[in-house]
Amino acid sequence: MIKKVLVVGAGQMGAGIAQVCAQAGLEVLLNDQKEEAVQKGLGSIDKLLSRSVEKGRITEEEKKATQNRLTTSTGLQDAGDCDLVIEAVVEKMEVKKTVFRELDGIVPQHAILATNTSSLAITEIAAVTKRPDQVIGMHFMNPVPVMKLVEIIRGLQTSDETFQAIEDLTQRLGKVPVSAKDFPGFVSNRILMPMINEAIFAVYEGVATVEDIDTSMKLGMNHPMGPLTLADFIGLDTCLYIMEVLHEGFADSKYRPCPLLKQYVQAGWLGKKSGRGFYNYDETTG
Ligand SMILES: CC(=O)CC(=O)SCCNC(=O)CCNC(=O)[C@H](O)C(C)(C)COP(=O)(O)OP(=O)(O)OC[C@H]1O[C@@H](n2cnc3c(N)ncnc32)[C@H](O)[C@@H]1OP(=O)(O)O
Ligand SMILES: NC(=O)C1=CN([C@@H]2O[C@H](COP(=O)(O)OP(=O)(O)OC[C@H]3O[C@@H](n4cnc5c(N)ncnc54)[C@H](OP(=O)(O)O)[C@@H]3O)[C@@H](O)[C@H]2O)C=CC1
Repeated sequence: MIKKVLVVGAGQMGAGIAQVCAQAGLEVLLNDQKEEAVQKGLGSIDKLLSRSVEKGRITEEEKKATQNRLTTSTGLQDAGDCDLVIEAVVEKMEVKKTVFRELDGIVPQHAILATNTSSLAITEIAAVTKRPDQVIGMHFMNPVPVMKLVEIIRGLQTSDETFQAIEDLTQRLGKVPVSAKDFPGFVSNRILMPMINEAIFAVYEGVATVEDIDTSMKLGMNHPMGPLTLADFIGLDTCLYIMEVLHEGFADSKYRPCPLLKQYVQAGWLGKKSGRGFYNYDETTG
């Protein structure tokens, strides 16, 4: 039974994952390299829990109890007594490999190492550890507290026990698991990201304005957010890295990232998290 979890990376996904785990009664360590990043993550959790109190979904006591189950960490050695680690750092293979290699030498023998990667090969990440059977993809959707889906991805060597433990945990978190094979982008991003990339091509080619492209998909297809708003929300860096994984992984030009997406990332326009993407965000609207 998984009781204690360390979440690596206190960005938008890591903070959300830490929140839902703590709300489900798990003891949680939220880890990032800098204390500042962890505090930012805790701040966003506090805001969302307060909103849930205001809305009457939880009581003030439940909020406090959740926060009491959350501790901060800035060193991976804190994973020494954890049953599970969920990694949510940047979508770069080399960074994830470094984190997994280090964690493998720290966590107890029984511990599972899960990655929230959006697109990268679980088998390749698992191969840097001495426990590839206990490595798995546990892909949450953004915003984590709201979205019901968790895509579970087995690497080539993932054991049935590991899969079962993660499927059980997903249900304990109140989420719905689906299973996907270890192909680039799995299911969700293989379908979603080419649509977002195509919307960016439509901007690049001047087919319509950013607003009109979003309105087309919102009102024409009943999507809750237009693709460009969604890209800003996900993070344009993450969108680009996923397209690169699809492009390289399938060696098919239909997945080529739009040059405009590359340029925005080069400019540091990463979407909502950096204050500018296809739209502008300031303190009041952000
Ligand atoms: C890239 C990957 O690897 C995979 C991915 O995650 S791809 C991204 C998947 N996510 C999506 O596609 C999200 C699409 N958008 C939506 O579903 C909706 O726009 C949304 C749920 C984000 C917001 O819903 P909305 O109806 O437009 O706005 P709003 O009424 O303000 O919010 C609905 C609820 O969500 C909550 N919410 C909105 N944004 C939130 C956030 N960033 N974090 C936490 N909660 C949030 C709100 O607090 C609100 O809850 P209550 O009012 O009940 O308290
Ligand atoms: N955004 C989304 O909609 C979704 C993203 N994902 C996946 O989740 C992961 C994280 O994405 P997201 O939360 O959006 O990204 P963010 O950029 O919001 O957060 C990433 C966090 O990880 C930190 N970090 C980077 N390297 C390390 C490290 N070696 N050790 C500890 N922390 C580190 C970063 O710190 P610093 O800023 O200092 O580098 C940052 O705080 C990615 O793999 C992404 O593909 C999955 C589903 C949805």
